[in-house]
Parts: sequence; structure tokens; C-alpha cells
Amino acid sequence: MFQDITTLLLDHKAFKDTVDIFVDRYRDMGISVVAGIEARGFVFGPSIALAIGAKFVPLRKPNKLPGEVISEAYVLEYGTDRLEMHVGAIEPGERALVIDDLVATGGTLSAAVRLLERMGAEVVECACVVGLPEGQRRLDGKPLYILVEPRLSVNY
Ligand SMILES: O=P(O)(O)OC[C@H]1O[C@H](OP(=O)(O)OP(=O)(O)O)[C@H](O)[C@@H]1O
Ligand SMILES: Nc1ncnc2[nH]cnc12
Repeated sequence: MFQDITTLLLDHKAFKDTVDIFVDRYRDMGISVVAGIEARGFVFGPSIALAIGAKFVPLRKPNKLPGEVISEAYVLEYGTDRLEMHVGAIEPGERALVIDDLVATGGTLSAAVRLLERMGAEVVECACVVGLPEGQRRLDGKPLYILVEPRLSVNY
């Protein structure tokens, strides 16, 4: 089933509550970087970054960022993709939060974590609005915080 967060964004209270839950969780954790994954991590990440006093770093699909980048490939259900981050966007030792709308296999989040760690960041946690029940997620032991885990099937 395709999970879509655009209806959440139409409801001001639901949208604000969603951002506020993340802000309450991360505001006192010494996080200086919120890294958002293109495209829908960009919907939530900047608001969270502004509220907790962090910078926002976009992790983009290939060939979108204008400066020098580092790149990480990851496996999708059909084929592969890549995420890129600007060199110099973060300093070694910075504490980072990774944000996306949804986690399925965790392949995308794992690539984000690898990018940040290659630049010397400490990834405090990955956070998503929705988590799909995709079985084993490949997050290499990184903490993952999920707001909503829909039950896609019900047995009566
Ligand atoms: O946990 P995973 O199995 O890696 O899947 C999760 C990713 O899939 C979706 O993005 P998608 O790849 O569809 O790209 P888009 O944002 O460009 O639509 C979603 O927004 C996550 O980024
Ligand atoms: N079921 C799903 N719904 C929305 N985005 C996805 N990305 C990967 N699986 C997805």
C-alpha cells in the first residue's frame, strides 16, 4: 500500500503536532545538524531545524547539488539510487538527526547515515513520520524513531 503524507499537511493541527513531537524529542540533545532526505524529508526537516536551533542540510538525489559532493548508493525495491551531500556542510564531531517522511527497508536512511558518518558526524537518531512493516530494516544498529506504524492488514 502506498503511504502518502500530503493529506497530513492539509490539516494545520496535525502538521504542527507532528513537527512539535519531533521538536520536543530533539530540542535538548545537542543536535546541530538536521539532515533531510529528498524529497519529503524536506517537508519536515527545516521546521524542526529552525525550532531546535540547528542547521538544515539537504541530502539530495544525484546531480542536484551545485557544489562538491560525496555520494552513497543504496538499493531500492527495483534498482538502485544515490544520495549526495555537499562537502563542507558539516564539521567533524557535529551531532546530527536524519529526517524523512517514511521508512520501508531502511536502505535510504542507511545511505544518509553513511554520508554523515563519512564527514565525521555523530548520527544521534533517524526519525520518520511513517514506518512500514517491512521486516528487518538495514539500519546497522542506528536508533530509529517512528511516529506512526500503520497496520496494513488485520486478521479477524
Ligand atoms: O526505507 P526505504 O525502502 O529506503 O524507502 C523509503 C524511501 O522511499 C521514499 O522515497 P522514494 O525513494 O520513493 O523517493 P522520492 O522521495 O523521490 O519519491 C520515502 O520518501 C523514503 O525516502
Ligand atoms: N509503500 C510506500 N509508500 C510510500 N513511499 C514508499 N517508499 C517505499 N515504499 C513506500
